[in-house]
Amino acid sequence: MQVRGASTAVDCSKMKIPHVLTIAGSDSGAGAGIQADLKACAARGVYCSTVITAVTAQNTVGVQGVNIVSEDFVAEQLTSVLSDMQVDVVKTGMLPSVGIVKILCQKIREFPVRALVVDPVMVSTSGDVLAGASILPVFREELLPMAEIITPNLKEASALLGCAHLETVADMRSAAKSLHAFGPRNVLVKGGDLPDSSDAIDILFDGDNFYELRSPRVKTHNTHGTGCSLASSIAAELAKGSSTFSAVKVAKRFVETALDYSKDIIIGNGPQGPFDHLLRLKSSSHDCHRLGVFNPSDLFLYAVTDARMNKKWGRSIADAVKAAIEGGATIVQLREKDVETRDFLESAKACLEICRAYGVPLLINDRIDIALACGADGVHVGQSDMPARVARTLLGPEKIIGVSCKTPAQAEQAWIDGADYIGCGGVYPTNTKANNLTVGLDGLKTVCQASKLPIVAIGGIGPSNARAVMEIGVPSLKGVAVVSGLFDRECVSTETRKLHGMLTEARSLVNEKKRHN
Ligand SMILES: Cc1ncc(COP(=O)(O)OP(=O)(O)O)c(N)n1
Ligand SMILES: Cc1nc(C(=O)O)sc1CCOP(=O)(O)O
Ligand SMILES: [Mg+2]
Repeated sequence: MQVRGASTAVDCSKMKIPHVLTIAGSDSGAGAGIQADLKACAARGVYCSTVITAVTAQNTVGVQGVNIVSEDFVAEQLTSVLSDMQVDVVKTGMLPSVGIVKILCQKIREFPVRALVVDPVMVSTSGDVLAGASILPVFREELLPMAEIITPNLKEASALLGCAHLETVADMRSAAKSLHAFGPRNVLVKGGDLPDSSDAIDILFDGDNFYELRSPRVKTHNTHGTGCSLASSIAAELAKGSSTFSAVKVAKRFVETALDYSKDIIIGNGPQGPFDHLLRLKSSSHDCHRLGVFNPSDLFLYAVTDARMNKKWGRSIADAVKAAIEGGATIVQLREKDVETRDFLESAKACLEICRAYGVPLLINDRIDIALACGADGVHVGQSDMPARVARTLLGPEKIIGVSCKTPAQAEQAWIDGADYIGCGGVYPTNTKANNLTVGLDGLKTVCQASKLPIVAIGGIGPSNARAVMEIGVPSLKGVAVVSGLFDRECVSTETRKLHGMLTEARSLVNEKKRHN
């Protein structure tokens, strides 16, 4: 990845907004190309500038004509934007000639950016050729080595490698590894066209690890422009500062959600319609108040409420939540098992206001409907609740989803299903949850070592044992979740403060140990 040098003419009191430059072809039907890139970037909240390489006459039936922009004029557009507009990430789409690819590489060397996302567009969804085989050598030799990530579909991957069709997940893995040898830091081989698969499976390879990203295939013809939109969304997340891995996860979720939202819309008479990127403008107005991307360090001191305990101590849920946050809780879950739906919704709204005021995320236990209705930041579900992948479809790409897991296999499934974190327990016996299986510190350690997701430990945890939990010292363990240790007490804020202090001490000790090892 190239790093831009210090900028001289920017006024620091003004706000810099993340900026993606897309260099691609125009699609008159606006389903793909420059138009898809603009809409995806708008939906993902970043600025998007455009360098047009070709103008296509195109609709949902196919591509009727292509007019390639001269190399000199592509160069002029690139200079105009790159020399002036603080571009963070460049994303490529249709690059129809060797000369245009060479000019792009030269301009990126002249005006370095933080990352280059290469979507090696060659054939449109309708089967029309957008860039011929003549560009393959310059792709391999010049463009790919500059890329932070490349996002070929199955056909593009086999064209770049000059190999036969890819037909299985094993083929995709091997293609990702071979493509990585051309020099990009990451390769995402998209398996949307994989035969006989009810899931959309993509393979991400970062040079060390393979990640199999799976999601249920959305049944729709409105898929024109999904590749452009995915690559632009990855570019947008990178521009906002995400790691490549989370950029890919968020972008994939975003496209799936938009596809699902648009599955029944009708635009055009052809076999492949466009989808609607700006679904969020039409969905819940609560979305505009959301806190932002999930931060695993929010799991540090996770307060989980309990209606019975609040009743016993004569507190409202909102009072309990406020006291926990004032004591240092870093995330709150409303686990209100015996409360009427209408009352639960009212309390959740009140708690959300408190959480927003303190910048603390609010999750709802089990009840996706309550989370949606009040605009909470996410949900926590267990193995017998709504499956996480269904919750993800209902809640969209940005809400936080936690899943209870007692085994590495469950943790793996949670990751595949698009969860953000895992609650692992019972670490110790508990009276709060009936018939709960205790996994102990060893069980917790086993899950933490296997998990690709951050973990919060739960079950019988309080001041007497929180340190022992944190001292298992596995990096995926981010904190502890506590019910009775905070809420079955006279003063919630005092108990929370005490536990926060102990956790902070334990974390320092673990970090100290790491520094010495
Ligand atoms: C952080 C956290 N971890 C685990 C659980 C337990 O969820 P679940 O297994 O669904 O059980 P219930 O809480 O619904 O009884 C949790 N709530 N929070
Ligand atoms: C809600 C819950 N889930 C658990 C699990 O093992 O998944 S243990 C648990 C109860 C935790 O309450 P306390 O902090 O009072 O022990
Ligand atoms: Mg549950």
